[in-house]
Amino acid sequence: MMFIEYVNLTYNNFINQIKNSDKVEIPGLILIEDFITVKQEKNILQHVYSTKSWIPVQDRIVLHYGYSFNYDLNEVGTKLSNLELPSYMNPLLEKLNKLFPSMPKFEQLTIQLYPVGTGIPPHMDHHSSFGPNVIAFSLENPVIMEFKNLKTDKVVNIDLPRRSLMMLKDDVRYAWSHAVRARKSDLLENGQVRERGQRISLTLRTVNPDRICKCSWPELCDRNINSKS
Ligand SMILES: O=C(O)CCC(=O)C(=O)O
Ligand SMILES: [Fe+2]
Repeated sequence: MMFIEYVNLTYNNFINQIKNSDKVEIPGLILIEDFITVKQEKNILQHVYSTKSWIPVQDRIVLHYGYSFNYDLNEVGTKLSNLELPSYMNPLLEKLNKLFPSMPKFEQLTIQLYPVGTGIPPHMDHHSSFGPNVIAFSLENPVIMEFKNLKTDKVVNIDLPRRSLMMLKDDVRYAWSHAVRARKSDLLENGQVRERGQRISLTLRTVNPDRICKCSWPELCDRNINSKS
């Protein structure tokens, strides 16, 4: 495995199964396969697909809960009147709380629907707006995410399986960009070409109350530079 912490989650024994790989390539990246059960995925997708309030962003469509998102500035937007995250998220939030009990409550959920052939340009999630842990779940179809170390320009592709959790913290949160390239297929590590399918992602973030980032990468941080992508 290419990433620092690879977690294979089973229901009986979550925490003990966290393994540290020797091949440290993307510090701070955690991937947990099968975090979401088949049944939970089905329920979430049913709710997501019955929602009518989608907003178009580039070639994808998005939904926001808790806070809106300012795509012009790449920052957190305004507090939404209903601050509660949708109740279909509860099983995932409860599981997260068991695995990472000291992690603060997530306040913002972005749901994105990526039609085949679409993606998201390289970016870092805004340092000053959002907290140190960003989580993204992949539903319906897998995708290759491209990570780039902004100091060395090293690029690493990671396959995000369907029903997995990805967490970005530390280096990968603050000093690497991530992107989903807009294309119709992905080249896998084993040389196989995998056709893309429509993908739903659920991104969870905390919001920095004072909108101030105190990360250890001042030269890459939007507190010093404009991060608009
Ligand atoms: O689609 C994803 O999994 C990630 C989306 C993302 O990077 C973002 O919303 O900032
Ligand atoms: Fe992101």
